[in-house]
Amino acid sequence: AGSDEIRIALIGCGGRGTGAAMQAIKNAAGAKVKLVAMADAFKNRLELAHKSIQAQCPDQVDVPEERRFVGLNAYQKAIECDVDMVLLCSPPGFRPDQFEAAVEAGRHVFMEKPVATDAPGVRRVLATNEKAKQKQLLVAVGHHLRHEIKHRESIDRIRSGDIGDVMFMRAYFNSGGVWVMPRKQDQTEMEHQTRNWYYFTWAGGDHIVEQHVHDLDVCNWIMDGPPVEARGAGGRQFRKGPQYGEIFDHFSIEFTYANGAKMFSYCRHIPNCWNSFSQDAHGTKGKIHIEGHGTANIMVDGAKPVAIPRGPDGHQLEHDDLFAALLEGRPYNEGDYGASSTMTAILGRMAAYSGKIISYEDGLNSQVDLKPKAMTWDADTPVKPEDDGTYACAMPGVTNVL
Ligand SMILES: NC(=O)C1=CN([C@@H]2O[C@H](COP(=O)(O)OP(=O)(O)OC[C@H]3O[C@@H](n4cnc5c(N)ncnc54)[C@H](OP(=O)(O)O)[C@@H]3O)[C@@H](O)[C@H]2O)C=CC1
Ligand SMILES: O=C1CO[C@H](CO)[C@@H](O)[C@@H]1O
Repeated sequence: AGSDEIRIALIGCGGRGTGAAMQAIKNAAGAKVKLVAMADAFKNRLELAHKSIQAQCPDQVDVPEERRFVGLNAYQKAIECDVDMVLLCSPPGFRPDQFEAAVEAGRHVFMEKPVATDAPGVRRVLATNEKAKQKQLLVAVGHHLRHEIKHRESIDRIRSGDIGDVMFMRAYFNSGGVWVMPRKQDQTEMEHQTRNWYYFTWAGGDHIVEQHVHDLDVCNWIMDGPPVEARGAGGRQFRKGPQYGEIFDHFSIEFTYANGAKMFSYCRHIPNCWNSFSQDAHGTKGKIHIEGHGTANIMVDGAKPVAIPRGPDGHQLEHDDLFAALLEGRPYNEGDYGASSTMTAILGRMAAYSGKIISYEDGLNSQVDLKPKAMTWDADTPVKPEDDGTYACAMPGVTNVL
């Protein structure tokens, strides 16, 4: 390989992994990126991703059979290849193991959000992130909104005092829901839960963690850190049947920050309802409304409203920024805020599942470890189906989250 070539491995070859590999290859920083290794739990997912990336960028893909790894522990083999950087795009429950292995091996990391699904996982990510800093490894986390122009300008204006002191924020991720992978015959329980990962808390975190974390991260960015406490409610009204695993379909959480400011968070996965992916900040002198993937509107009291268009997609910008730092030899670490925003989402889930008021500190110190005891296809799973194939969900007032 030429000395200026950056060799990457893709771990987790689903929809997001395929996109992330393309965005890394097409980075605008001018880094010459080559995809040289791939790993996925399932061969069909890996082959599909390989075909798609190869078709779009044939000269920047060199993944022969011997560097295509399949299985739950395939990630280790991809990390061991001669690569500079790994893209960790598997379901979030696998992230702490994969991040630890990547940093141990001295690889730069791009990892998707959320970075874990439980508090022990967040603590492992925080500890590993410290090691990454000591080793001068770059760590990027897929909070693409942090890289979008309208978000950066909005937060700059809030910091400059344009809307005064922030009193409260509103965060929404309400949609009709996402894909489902109903059970197929001959699957072990572990294979089913890994394929249908969105619906199992150990694997996906529940939708407040997997999806709404984007909005919670923006509010933490505005407040320059995570909240100190959460209380709220949630449940499953629409999700009935074995294919929906154990997760909720709606959450409504009130977060409190150290200065007393509030964040009112709502996320829902129910079709035919009012939908929104947006964040709002209300200050003593005005307010800002940011459409997740649209325009930001700044309304300062007594002044003409200002609209800031979205600009380029943050999924590309986050790779442009990462590779620019790598080429310039600059430190680059998004791991701490990535971990605290994941923990914020887990805290909201804890408050709804338990029905209790939970402090950030207690949540972060929770000993409830959701991870399966072994990563094999015949492993015992953390949750098991009832006789009719459905899964029990959390029960406020009963479920222990600490
Ligand atoms: N920043 C953003 O905007 C977005 C972020 N994401 C994040 O990206 C991640 C992946 O989501 P998405 O691509 O949509 O999901 P997909 O299900 O499409 O892909 C996940 C991939 O990881 C594979 N996988 C499962 N277990 C392992 C393992 N142990 N080792 C290696 N691979 C494994 C999955 O296999 P299989 O599916 O066959 O089980 C699948 O190929 C999630 O964390 C999600 O939150 C996703 C979309 C957008
Ligand atoms: O923003 C997003 C859109 O929904 C996806 C779920 O399928 C999320 O993974 C993603 O982060």
